[in-house]
Amino acid sequence: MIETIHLSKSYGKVQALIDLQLRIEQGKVFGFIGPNGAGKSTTMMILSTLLEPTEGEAFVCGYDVRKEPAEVRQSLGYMPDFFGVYDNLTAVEYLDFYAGAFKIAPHKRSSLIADLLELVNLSDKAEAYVDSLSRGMQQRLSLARCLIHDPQVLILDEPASGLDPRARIELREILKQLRCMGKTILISSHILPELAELCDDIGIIEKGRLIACGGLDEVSIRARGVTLMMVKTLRNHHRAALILAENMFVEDLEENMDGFRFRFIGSDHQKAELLQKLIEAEVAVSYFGESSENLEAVFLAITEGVAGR
Ligand SMILES: Nc1ncnc2c1ncn2[C@@H]1O[C@H](COP(=O)(O)OP(=O)(O)OP(=O)(O)O)[C@@H](O)[C@H]1O
Repeated sequence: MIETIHLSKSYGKVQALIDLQLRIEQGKVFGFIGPNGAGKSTTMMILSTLLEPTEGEAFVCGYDVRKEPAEVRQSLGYMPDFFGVYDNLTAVEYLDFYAGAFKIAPHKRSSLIADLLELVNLSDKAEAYVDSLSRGMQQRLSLARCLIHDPQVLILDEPASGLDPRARIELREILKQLRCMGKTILISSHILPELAELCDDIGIIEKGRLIACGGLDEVSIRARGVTLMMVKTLRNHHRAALILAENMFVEDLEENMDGFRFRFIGSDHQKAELLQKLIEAEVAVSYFGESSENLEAVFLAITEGVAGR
């Protein structure tokens, strides 16, 4: 669905993207993670036909971004990391403008726009002026705009940046719905944990190079020893502390009020055995799983490696 082959981009002497090989299958959500200036926006703009690559090829839905830009644009919705302000348009007028740009017949537009506003939870803001909307609402409107021509692929450049936690959760719920609708989604973020539950695969990019790519588990294994775990206990906390301290796969054990945080270096099988031991010792385990900081830890472990090279 999305493929790049030896894709590179230089801005003068700055090599923004170096030999990027990426393949995202239909219906997958791919998280593109990297610090500022890593090359995420450059990749997304090339895929959206807004920027010419210096070398290499890129395809969206089988269409070549260089040779078939019109087909590529028809196949994808691109959400940039900024929202252009339109002072004098209401949400409906804004979407109608883009519907016109995609040559959607006027008689089909009002029901389409109503459906899209419902999808992004903005039905009650249909007649509100775009510049009066909060940032979270503008982001959701921008997402509706991307969907106006019902593209198969969505390219979302840091859609959650600048959003408060509630707005982020709302956005994530909408993205989950889009995933259920079978859209292929490339989404970038530097707010790392937020991508964990949403993505099938992640790619970590730094200084223009893709330095790790695959399922979250696979990438975690590559960054060995960085599975951060959390265990919460309601009863027999002290017994749990002893079992964890004795386990050879537990490292950097930290204890807090209601539980523990540690690095686990064993396999899933060994993880299951640890849980079993806790339960057999009658520890009341209320949570046993990866810490939400896990993706962050993976990212740091991998990028540290690159910085050291
Ligand atoms: N128009 C431009 N002219 C010159 N250099 C540029 C231009 N656009 C981007 N760059 C440089 O290319 C590199 C990659 O930038 P890019 O915007 O793709 O990164 P990014 O991962 O999207 O970063 P951010 O998270 O800050 O948006 C950076 O070094 C950046 O300074």
